[in-house]
Amino acid sequence: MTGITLALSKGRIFDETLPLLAQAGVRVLEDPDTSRKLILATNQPDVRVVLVRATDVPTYVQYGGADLGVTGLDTLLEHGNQGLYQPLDLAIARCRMSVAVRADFDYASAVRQGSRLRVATKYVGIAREFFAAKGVHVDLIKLYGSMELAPLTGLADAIVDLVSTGSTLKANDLVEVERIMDISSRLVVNQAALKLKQAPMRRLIDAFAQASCGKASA
Ligand SMILES: Nc1ncnc2c1ncn2[C@@H]1O[C@H](COP(=O)(O)OP(=O)(O)OP(=O)(O)O)[C@@H](O)[C@H]1O
Ligand SMILES: O=P(O)(O)OC[C@H]1O[C@H](OP(=O)(O)OP(=O)(O)O)[C@H](O)[C@@H]1O
Repeated sequence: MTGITLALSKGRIFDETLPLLAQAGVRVLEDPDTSRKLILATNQPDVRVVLVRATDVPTYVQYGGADLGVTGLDTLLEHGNQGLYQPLDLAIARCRMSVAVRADFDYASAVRQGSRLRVATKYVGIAREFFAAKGVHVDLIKLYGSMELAPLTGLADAIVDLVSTGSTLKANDLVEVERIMDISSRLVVNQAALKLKQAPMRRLIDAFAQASCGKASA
């Protein structure tokens, strides 16, 4: 494959990357919401977009299924950095990783008393590291979605999940009790592709840098 393959996930990452691509002069020629195609051509004959699950973006880039990709810092930290070069914070899909509990659960006193907490999350790596650094003992329960349901059904005392507007927590009578870290999406690059296709890769990375600069402080 001589051209450049960019891995994106459908939804907010695709939607928020499009304007950055447009500023780089790259226009995706198909709409993933109406087409079932997984490989999308662009107006640049040597650039194509592949659509993968958000959690699969780092894997595609690591093993060379794509030369570069856009992925949330949450997903990247859970995946690990192996084989990936992370040159840019694109400052899109911004949110935070937080701990939340039922409004009637006294998290502060549970932590103070050294209670063992049951924590449900999709982000077990981030959660493990966070609670270990705090010296809080936790039993982690891995979930793949709808984390907010766990404290409401008695599955867990707390969740570690992404929060943006806070409306999902509010709608489910949960409260944010700790902010673990700020999250945004990153451009990740396959190291071998960067060496083998240096000029076109550099051009695209520089264009992303230009397009996203200013957003980071916005
Ligand atoms: N509410 C939100 N506001 C802003 N950014 C968010 C929000 N939720 C998630 N993100 C960011 O967008 C990325 C992609 O989220 P998206 O919901 O599209 O995929 P996902 O459902 O987490 O992934 P998968 O389908 O693989 O389970 C996340 O990894 C995170 O960095
Ligand atoms: O604080 P809020 O603005 O409510 O966003 C937080 C929600 O967004 C994410 O979910 P997901 O991507 O599945 O749902 P979404 O498409 O509704 O954001 C996350 O897992 C929360 O459930």
